[in-house]
Amino acid sequence: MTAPTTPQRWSFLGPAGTFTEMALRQVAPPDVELDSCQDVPTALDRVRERQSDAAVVPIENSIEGGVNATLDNLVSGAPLTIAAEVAVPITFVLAGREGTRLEDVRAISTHPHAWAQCRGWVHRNLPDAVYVAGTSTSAPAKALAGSEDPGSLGYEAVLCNPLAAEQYGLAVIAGGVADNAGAITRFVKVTRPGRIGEPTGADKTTLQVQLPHDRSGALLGMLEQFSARGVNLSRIESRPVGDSLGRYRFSIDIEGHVREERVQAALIGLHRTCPQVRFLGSYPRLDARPVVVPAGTSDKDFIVARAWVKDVLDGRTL
Ligand SMILES: O=C(O)C(=O)C[C@]1(C(=O)O)C=C[C@@H](O)C=C1
Repeated sequence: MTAPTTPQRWSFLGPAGTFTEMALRQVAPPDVELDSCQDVPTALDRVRERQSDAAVVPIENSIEGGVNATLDNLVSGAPLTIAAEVAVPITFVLAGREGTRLEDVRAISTHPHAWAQCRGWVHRNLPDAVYVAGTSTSAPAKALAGSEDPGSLGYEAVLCNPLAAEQYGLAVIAGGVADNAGAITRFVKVTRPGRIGEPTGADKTTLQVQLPHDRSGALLGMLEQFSARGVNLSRIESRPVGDSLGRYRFSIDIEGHVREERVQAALIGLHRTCPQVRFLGSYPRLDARPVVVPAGTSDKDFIVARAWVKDVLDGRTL
């Protein structure tokens, strides 16, 4: 008889009904225990503090770009590792309490990223409506639905996902709200670091690299560490280090796995030349597209070349 296992506990940006919860459901075990958090840093700290086994957090939006709350948090504090990625198509509804008409809406609440994705729609359809920031898309929906005094909230409608509107019993005032059809947000599952798994041949590695400052060509030098080893970048974004103007770190996704020789060679080069390098995980690519390894950069090429150097050292090859 096998001993019963305790369900895993995963943290996420809540409350119930966020896009983050939709992402979590795609990768979590069915019996997962949900730990709803008010913001991304709290969800990540819950993992660091061993209060939960994993967190699912947004990392990149096809309209807004990188999610700074996640990128900045992953570079500070105790290290965490990305174990998987998930994408969720983003569609919004404008929802309110039963009977609310479009012309009644003077203020709208939602998460800042959701607002950024619907700004044009609001400008065209409700040009006088003002924005009230929410901690997520579902938090203001929950508050609006549950309030005994909705007039005191300061908004009459929310932008949330259709499931959240249904879940909280809000009425849809307008559906299909979006400035760009086909918006997608990419989320990552984050855990405490452990032994790195084996490559699948279709992997991605995430890094944060701080450049040496006051050195001309530092960015080019950093990029050469990758190009010289045939490592392709699929995302690169700069973030201010935060201690003074003009100092940046780069958040980078590369195609490949840290167990590959060419990726290790690039990481060694970065470590030698950059003041800070943080490895944030090697994990299977969402699209499962095999990584193209350019000629001369396969593991076998590195092993053969290293054996040749050894021969040189041992006096077998001149
Ligand atoms: O508020 C939510 O529902 C979230 O899951 C957060 C979030 C984000 O941070 O980008 C996720 C997807 C959408 O792009 C809007 C908001």
